[in-house]
Amino acid sequence: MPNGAVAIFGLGAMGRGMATSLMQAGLVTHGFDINADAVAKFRDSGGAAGTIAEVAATLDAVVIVVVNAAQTRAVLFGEDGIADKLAPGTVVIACATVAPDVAQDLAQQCEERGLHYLDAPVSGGTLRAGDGTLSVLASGSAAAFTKARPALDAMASQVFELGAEIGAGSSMKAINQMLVGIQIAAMGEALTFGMTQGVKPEMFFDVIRQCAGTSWALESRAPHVIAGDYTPLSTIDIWLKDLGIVLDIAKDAKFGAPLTAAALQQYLAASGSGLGHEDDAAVAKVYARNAGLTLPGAQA
Ligand SMILES: NC(=O)C1=CN([C@@H]2O[C@H](COP(=O)(O)OP(=O)(O)OC[C@H]3O[C@@H](n4cnc5c(N)ncnc54)[C@H](O)[C@@H]3O)[C@@H](O)[C@H]2O)C=CC1
Ligand SMILES: O=C(O)C(=O)[C@@H](O)CO
Repeated sequence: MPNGAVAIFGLGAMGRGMATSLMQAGLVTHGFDINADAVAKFRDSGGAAGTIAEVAATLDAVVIVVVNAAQTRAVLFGEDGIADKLAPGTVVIACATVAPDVAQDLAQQCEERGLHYLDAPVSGGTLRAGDGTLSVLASGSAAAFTKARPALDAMASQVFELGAEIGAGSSMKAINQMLVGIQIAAMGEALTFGMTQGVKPEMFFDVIRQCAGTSWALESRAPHVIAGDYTPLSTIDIWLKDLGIVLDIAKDAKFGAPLTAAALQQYLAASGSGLGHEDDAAVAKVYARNAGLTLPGAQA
């Protein structure tokens, strides 16, 4: 697909960067979002125009990076859904984090229409989305991988091929989310614990990032707390979804996951107190509130 056409659905925190990567690789990239501002920004940055009806039959690949299963279903099979408009043989690259059984159901419905389906959740955050260096945790048929390859190579520096079984990609993503979800909450817990010991957040970050206690989550999110800037790169509410998926499939496996359950409670408390649309670093606010601490940028 040297000059193949791709459509990306979802131009939010991840999708806008992924769209940029597709364009920078020279792929004709159409972008769609229910948020008109997001579409306008995409078009201003060089994204191709055209309605879904006009472009659908020209596409080699469709990348879907909306929030959840319901939104992915709406893009594919909802009113004005794209699945019935695509040419047979088009590949659907499904990147939203969903449960493995949801991926299997979506794949089956696509395959009934002659479409290829790649179960392809992503990892790496918004920065790596924007520079085309995501990790993609993918499973699907060889034909799906072949058709998706130009788009995958544009968006990712690592494409993990996890086999032909749909759901394997989503299972691996759930494992990653277990770790990242716990570690972001742990960052909030440790940073605020440090404050009770007289350690300012900046000092916490300078020291701990160079010690064994560091993590990608700490290095990515502690700066947001220090700056008092909770502009969402990934929201608190994403964790209600993702750790919910983890705990659902753990329950099916009769696997106890107490750390995941504890982390989810902290995100639930954050969301319940109105922070659901803030950056997930705002989980630190739950700890601060409970301990009577004032985080940077907050009113004492
Ligand atoms: N933000 C992050 O750092 C990461 C997010 N993810 C996953 O990627 C997915 C997307 O996450 P974000 O970009 O953070 O979410 P987001 O909420 O920033 O963006 C989602 C976009 O989808 C759009 N949308 C919803 N329904 C639509 C429809 N029917 N048609 C077209 N557009 C529609 C929304 O308007 C929004 O712009 C989620 O599944 C998330 O769990 C994965 C890795 C990292
Ligand atoms: O990139 C990932 O993987 C992540 O889980 C984070 O960016 C938070 O959503």
